[in-house]
Amino acid sequence: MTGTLVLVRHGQSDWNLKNLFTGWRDPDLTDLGVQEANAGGKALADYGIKFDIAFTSVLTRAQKTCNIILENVGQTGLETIKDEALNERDYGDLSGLNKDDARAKWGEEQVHIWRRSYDIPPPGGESLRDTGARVWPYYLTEILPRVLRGEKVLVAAHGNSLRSLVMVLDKLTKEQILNVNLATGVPMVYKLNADSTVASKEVLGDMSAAH
Ligand SMILES: O=C(O)[C@H](O)COP(=O)(O)O
Repeated sequence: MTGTLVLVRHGQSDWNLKNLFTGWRDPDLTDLGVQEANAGGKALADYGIKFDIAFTSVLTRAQKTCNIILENVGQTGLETIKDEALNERDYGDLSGLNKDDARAKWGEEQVHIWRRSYDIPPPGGESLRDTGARVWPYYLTEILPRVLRGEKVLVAAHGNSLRSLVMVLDKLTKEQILNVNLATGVPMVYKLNADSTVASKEVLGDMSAAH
């Protein structure tokens, strides 16, 4: 057994609440989002983890979630690396549009494909495969070596940047990833084997609350 990798999606953002496609836009957390980040942090404190380092994106909602979690585990100010490789999938021309308005315009099925499929990008944006093509190399070069050295690593990022990682870690097919949605503020605790495969995965919260 090596170190520990904790993945957590940011708490609810203003644009999650308003039901807007967000992508690389930069809304803040809502009050509920702050509560969710605190709940995730408390779950990690109860789990008893102390991190060696944290990673997050360059977007406010992920950075605030990261900070709130670190406060809860008593590690305010822990070294935290911010990189746009961990940003949300770029939603392209959909960014800022209401998700129900988009369904009314393009149909339920098309919007679901843009949101959840593996290789069909929204207009002007990134597919999950495109997102993975920047997240996965960053994971391999910056994050995984630390876990393999025995470190405990927090990654506070986004629904789709983390789905692209979960797809590979959990060995999910293109069909299986369609049905995966990550709940806000719920930590996933992975222990890895020395060959970087997953030894165990524990979800500290209710993933079925994902919307
Ligand atoms: O970018 C967004 O709009 C959300 O963070 C994730 O959106 P999704 O639920 O459509 O993947």
